[in-house]
Amino acid sequence: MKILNIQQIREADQYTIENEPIKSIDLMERASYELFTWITERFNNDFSVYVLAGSGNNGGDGLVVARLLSESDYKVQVILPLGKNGSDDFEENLKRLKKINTVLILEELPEQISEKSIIIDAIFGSGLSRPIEGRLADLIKKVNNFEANKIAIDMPSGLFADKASPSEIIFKADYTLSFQVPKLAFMMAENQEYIGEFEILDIKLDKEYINNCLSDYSIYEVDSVIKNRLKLKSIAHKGNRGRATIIAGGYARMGAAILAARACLHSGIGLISVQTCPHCIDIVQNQIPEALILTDENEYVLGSYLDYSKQDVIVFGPAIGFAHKTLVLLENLLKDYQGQLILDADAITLLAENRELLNLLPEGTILTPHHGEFKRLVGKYSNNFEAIMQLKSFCMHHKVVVVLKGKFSAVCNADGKISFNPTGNAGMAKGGSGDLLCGILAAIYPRIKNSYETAKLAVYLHGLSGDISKEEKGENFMTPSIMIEKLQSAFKKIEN
Ligand SMILES: NC(=O)C1=CN([C@@H]2O[C@H](COP(=O)(O)OP(=O)(O)OC[C@H]3O[C@@H](n4cnc5c(N)ncnc54)[C@H](OP(=O)(O)O)[C@@H]3O)[C@@H](O)[C@H]2O)[C@@H](O)CC1
Ligand SMILES: [K+]
Repeated sequence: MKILNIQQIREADQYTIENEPIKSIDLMERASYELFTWITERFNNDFSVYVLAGSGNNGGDGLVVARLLSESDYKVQVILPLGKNGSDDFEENLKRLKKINTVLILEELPEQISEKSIIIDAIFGSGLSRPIEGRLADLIKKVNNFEANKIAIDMPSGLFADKASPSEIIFKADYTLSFQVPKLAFMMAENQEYIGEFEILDIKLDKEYINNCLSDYSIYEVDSVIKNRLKLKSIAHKGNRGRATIIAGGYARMGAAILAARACLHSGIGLISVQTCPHCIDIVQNQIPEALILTDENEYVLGSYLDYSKQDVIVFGPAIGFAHKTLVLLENLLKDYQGQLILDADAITLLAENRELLNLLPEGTILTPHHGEFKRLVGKYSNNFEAIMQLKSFCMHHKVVVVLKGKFSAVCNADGKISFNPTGNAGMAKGGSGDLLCGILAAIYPRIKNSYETAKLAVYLHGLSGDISKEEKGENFMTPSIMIEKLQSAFKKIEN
């Protein structure tokens, strides 16, 4: 699903008005009817409704919702903190609201409201142009302390759609009901406490116009082309399911390698190999009898460059450490290995500390840093909008694919396009979870054969296995090993 900026959304709005054609006030009615439907499907009319309406078109939406809810016998009260003069459609809807007589227009929000209330934030939407101050700021702070159900129309007031929000005076919504397309701000970790859950309501802006809008940002959806590439011909040979090697861990640190190898195996790889120091061979063989062992010459750390000529893909990095021999192995892989490389964890720190290696990165290499590791590569940033800019320039400069892990993990291609991942949950933030992602990436690359498409799909499946685990075990009790077991269901879910 495409993410558009405010300028583009306004243009799509205008295009629809002129070409459908539809009057802007009727488009506001249509948008608000979607809001009304969403609300009435979830909250019955035992709930009292408070609508905070600004004086622009976001306020206009709020007034329409107030009227529609009142006509469905909800007790509705409206507060107009910016007064009664505003945009044409706002003023027209205020007239319509006054005619129905059942909605109370209050001067102030009461000091106390029952928990069985809904507060609808229609103060500012996409027209916010500066931080909220003064009496309005006091109102937002007061509302944020109420224990009611809070719904923001289009955007939580105070939040900017396309850039970092400089102030913390922002409506804290439980639900944000946004129109037609998601906004970039919804993808940023620091904004989640204000957005709550977001839903995109189809208000029937011109589909073709939106399809033709150019955007570097989107939310991932699995398409039929990828589903087909994932399918294997029925007479599959283990070779055409792909060969992957895991180079991870070391003496007393083989857990990461085992988790990655298992995830790879459970994601359909044909042949999995694990590079191990001689002391660890038994552990790997006991834990994954399916794995071939590639024996490293070194006793405690990995460092031997072995014969990888038949390997389609190599994962390098989880818990591998920072020994000089390991660094040399990484350098040799960057120089000589001809297949697909996936670099994670310590590999990324090694790159950050030996920056000349960055110039050796083969085109299309997949890197999977979390924010701490990514900052080592690109320097500090203070919010996720800045992170996204750094991500784009890093990928474009080095011609690589980076998965920046977090809530809505961002997968960036070498051309600067960014796809945000919608699956996953906080229960996945546990040691070992990232190792699984490496394994899934390695398993599906031989079938997808494109770094960016592989990364998007693998991150999606990783999150999906997390969501299935959460559903069955709960956020606290799900583990990476449980997620591995659920990979099969995750694959099934996308195949259907
Ligand atoms: N696009 C679509 O498809 C559709 C859009 N629709 C709806 O329209 C909404 C956008 O409406 P909008 O453009 O009128 O802007 P909105 O957010 O109501 O407020 C603008 C007003 O606020 C003012 N203002 C700004 N910041 C301020 C501050 N800090 N403190 C004080 N004042 C401040 C600003 O003043 P100015 O910056 O001009 O000085 C201006 O007067 C959109 O979110 C959606 O809900 C739907 O109805 C149908 C389809
Ligand atoms: K709003």
